[in-house]
Amino acid sequence: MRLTVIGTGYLGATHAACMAELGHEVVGVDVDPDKIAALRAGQVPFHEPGLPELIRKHTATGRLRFTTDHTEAGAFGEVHFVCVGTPQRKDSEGADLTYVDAAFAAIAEHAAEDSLLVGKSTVPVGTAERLAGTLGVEVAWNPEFLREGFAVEDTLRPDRLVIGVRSAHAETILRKVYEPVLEAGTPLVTADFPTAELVKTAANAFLATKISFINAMAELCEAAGGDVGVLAQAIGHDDRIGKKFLRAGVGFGGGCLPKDIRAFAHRADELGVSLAFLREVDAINMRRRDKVVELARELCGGAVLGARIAVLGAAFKPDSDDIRDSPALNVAARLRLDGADVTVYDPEALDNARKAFPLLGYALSAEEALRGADLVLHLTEWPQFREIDPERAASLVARPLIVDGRGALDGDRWSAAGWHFRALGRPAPVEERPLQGL
Ligand SMILES: NC(=O)c1ccc[n+]([C@@H]2O[C@H](COP(=O)([O-])OP(=O)(O)OC[C@H]3O[C@@H](n4cnc5c(N)ncnc54)[C@H](O)[C@@H]3O)[C@@H](O)[C@H]2O)c1
Ligand SMILES: O=c1ccn([C@@H]2O[C@H](COP(=O)(O)OP(=O)(O)O[C@H]3O[C@H](CO)[C@@H](O)[C@H](O)[C@H]3O)[C@@H](O)[C@H]2O)c(=O)[nH]1
Repeated sequence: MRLTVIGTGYLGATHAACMAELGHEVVGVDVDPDKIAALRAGQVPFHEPGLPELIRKHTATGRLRFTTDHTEAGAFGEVHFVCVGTPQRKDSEGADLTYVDAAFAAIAEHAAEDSLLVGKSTVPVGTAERLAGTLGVEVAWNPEFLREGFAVEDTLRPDRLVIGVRSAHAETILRKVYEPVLEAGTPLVTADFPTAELVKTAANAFLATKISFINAMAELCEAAGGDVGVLAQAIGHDDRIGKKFLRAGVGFGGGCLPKDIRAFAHRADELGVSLAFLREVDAINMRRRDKVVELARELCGGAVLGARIAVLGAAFKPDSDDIRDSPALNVAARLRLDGADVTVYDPEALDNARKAFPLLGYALSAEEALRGADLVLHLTEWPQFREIDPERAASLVARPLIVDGRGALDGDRWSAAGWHFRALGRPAPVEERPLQGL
């Protein structure tokens, strides 16, 4: 089939490449000429394992092309997937639908009468119905559940496909688009517009709630002297609870969970329904960042002014160079504002971090970041940080103080190497090492 993908960011570039992999002819469209030039040259402007290979493969076969021209795309596609951003509005918690409205309008203007416009962006419930009533072309909604870092895998082999459709015709078209995925056994949920839109925001709200639940337990463990890692493991043995998404730490960030729960609570208010608990989920999440800042102050003897702090991690999660609402950079920037001399290292996200936070210091390796540090904060759990040898690390720093903000390091190993090791939601060491000179 001939498909277009409007918006070639994280979601759209992945969707376009994966649709070509399924055998379709695909045109990716973006308003950003630099992004399109990079994609045409087979370069992906963000880190996503497996995606550059797929884009090069299908730009070479000619099955995948990129353009900035909506007119060309409108004329080409039988099905148009809209994948533009829905960031948080500047003036409220709600989603900014400017890009979605503009993209739908631009493609509808040039699309064939019998084409299908499919929204994939995450939107407030009611958006599909509103667009369907104004565009004069058939609309469907097909929310996306991919995780950054696993985007290709999640698109080609998703847990489920969800489609919001108004006609058997639209369902038939989408079944044809996803035929190889469906033949591989992926469940398809067919729903009306509001349900399809709500499935997406409900899924992200649930995931965020799970993380904040375990982080609230971490707060209790800190107050009562428990260990949230053991607690999470123990409750996770119950299949009804499950082990996943119970990693306590500095909390969730990224371009999705934080803005999506805010937009969801905001939309619920508009509909006269309270999702106030999501505001608490948000508040718990933000308190974890505060906690790391407080711990840093405490470990630096009351104030971080002049302290040299090494921050391991800048991306909002490992295997990503995405720094949108990154807990690591939020903490780093706050400590810098408090007068600390902060040096950040991340294996993939340094370029993005530098652009967004030019006043922070950056190192090209973990070793360089650690050299001379008074305090180390581990805030994004890249696998290579687990490989750091605590003894070697101790020989580099000025003082062996570390906070594990992701519960991912082996505390016993670090303590045995002479470090004062603190982790969120875990008891402080029984025998506190004297913090000389602080
Ligand atoms: N990133 C994810 O992992 C993910 C997963 C599932 C759903 N989503 C949702 O998908 C949507 C897109 O997210 P993203 O992370 O890919 O955002 P992004 O900012 O990386 O990409 C959006 C792209 O749309 C382009 N754009 C804006 N207006 C346009 C227009 N009129 N025509 C063509 N292109 C236009 C922008 O230039 C940008 O390249 C959001 O609603 C998000 O919530 C994202
Ligand atoms: O137990 C956990 C799991 C995750 N996180 C954090 O939560 C955030 C989000 O992680 P993850 O969900 O893996 O990343 P995203 O790529 O943002 O994916 C989420 O957001 C996407 C966009 O809507 C959805 O498509 C995905 O299904 C949903 O998982 C990151 O900061 C993680 O560090 C934790 O703190 N503890």
